[in-house]
Amino acid sequence: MDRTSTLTQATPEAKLQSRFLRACYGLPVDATPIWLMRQAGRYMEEYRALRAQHPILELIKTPELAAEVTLQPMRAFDLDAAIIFADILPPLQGMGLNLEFMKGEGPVIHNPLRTRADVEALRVPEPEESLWFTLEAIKLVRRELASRNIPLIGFSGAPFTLASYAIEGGSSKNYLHAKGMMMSDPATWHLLMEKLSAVIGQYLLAQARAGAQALQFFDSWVGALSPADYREYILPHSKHALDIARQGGVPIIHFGTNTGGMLDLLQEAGGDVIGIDWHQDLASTWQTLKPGTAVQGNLDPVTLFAPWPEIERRTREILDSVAGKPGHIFNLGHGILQGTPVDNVRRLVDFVHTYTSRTPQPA
Ligand SMILES: Cc1c2[nH]c(c1CCC(=O)O)Cc1[nH]c(c(CCC(=O)O)c1C)Cc1[nH]c(c(CCC(=O)O)c1C)Cc1[nH]c(c(C)c1CCC(=O)O)C2
Repeated sequence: MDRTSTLTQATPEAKLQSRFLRACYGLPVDATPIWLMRQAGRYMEEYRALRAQHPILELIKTPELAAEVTLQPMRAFDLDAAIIFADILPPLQGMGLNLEFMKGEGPVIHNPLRTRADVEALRVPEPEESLWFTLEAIKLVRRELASRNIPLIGFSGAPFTLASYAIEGGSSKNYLHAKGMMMSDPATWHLLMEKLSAVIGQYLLAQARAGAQALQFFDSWVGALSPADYREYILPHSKHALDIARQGGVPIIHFGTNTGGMLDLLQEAGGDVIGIDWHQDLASTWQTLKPGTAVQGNLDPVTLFAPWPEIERRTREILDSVAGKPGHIFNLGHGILQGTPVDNVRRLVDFVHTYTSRTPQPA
């Protein structure tokens, strides 16, 4: 039996009415679904207005505010999925790291992990204790979206991407400290990855249990590694987290950037949908994936700053390249950028729907 039919049988038909969930399972759709990574954020005036009153961690940790921010892009655009407003870094706080979002600098961790003792001291708390606010926000958003039949995506950072922040203490170009620990003290590295994968797996599972209808696993920076290093130092841990998350019974999107040389390994770790960035051609990359895998992507986010005819041309090129093949979720290749013209976002969302509903689907 092929994988799609197994999933279809395991999932009550009622849950599969939305375009987005149908596409996750590789089922035919009436039009290509679209959502945008970081669709709630500073490019929206509504978001900036709330952010002017609350620091980002306060928005994330107040369920009513997180729910409100999640819904802002859903009111403004005809998107096919919502993603819960949170960040990948709060799970590190519960483990004992001191996280702050600094103006102009991005995230900073004031006590980065550098030694075996640092890693040993990390806690592995239950998500209900350390991340209760996001689980509550998921319940609130589900209530709001129920009547519109729009699914809600939960998410987590993946072990490598979270380890990179925890060890570097913030964003990084070359990951000298993170790769340094991996190469020079593999036992400590693996201990850290075991703790992270347990926290991440339980968090994803808790989000599904709270009502998230799909989960995205953000391994944003894992493309910094060689395939051999991915296999040895990352794959077992990402797989462990995803195996726990899978018990939630919802589709999982596995996303990374610059992962063209190791998508087979990301797939081995897990995921029903593979996120593809713009460094690769979507259609030919899709052909290299296991049969039955859905794909998400892959417009370069900078495209949205171009004049509309150019946005349309590039969007059409992606859609034409995979036209008629069930299992494509349109998205950007990475998060939407600050300063993106809102009107272009609206036109993009509407164009993907109208253009693909005109494209004849094979029977
Ligand atoms: C690496 C990463 C982070 N966070 C995230 C990632 C992985 C995704 C990716 O690869 O883009 C994921 C994330 N962060 C945020 C979401 C919300 C949900 C959504 O709408 O997609 C999601 C899915 C909110 C946010 N998280 C952050 C913002 C902007 C901060 C603000 O409002 O001041 C938002 C809307 C802050 C953040 N959070 C992070 C950084 C590096 C920064 C600072 C950079 C910046 O300032 O743009 C870490």
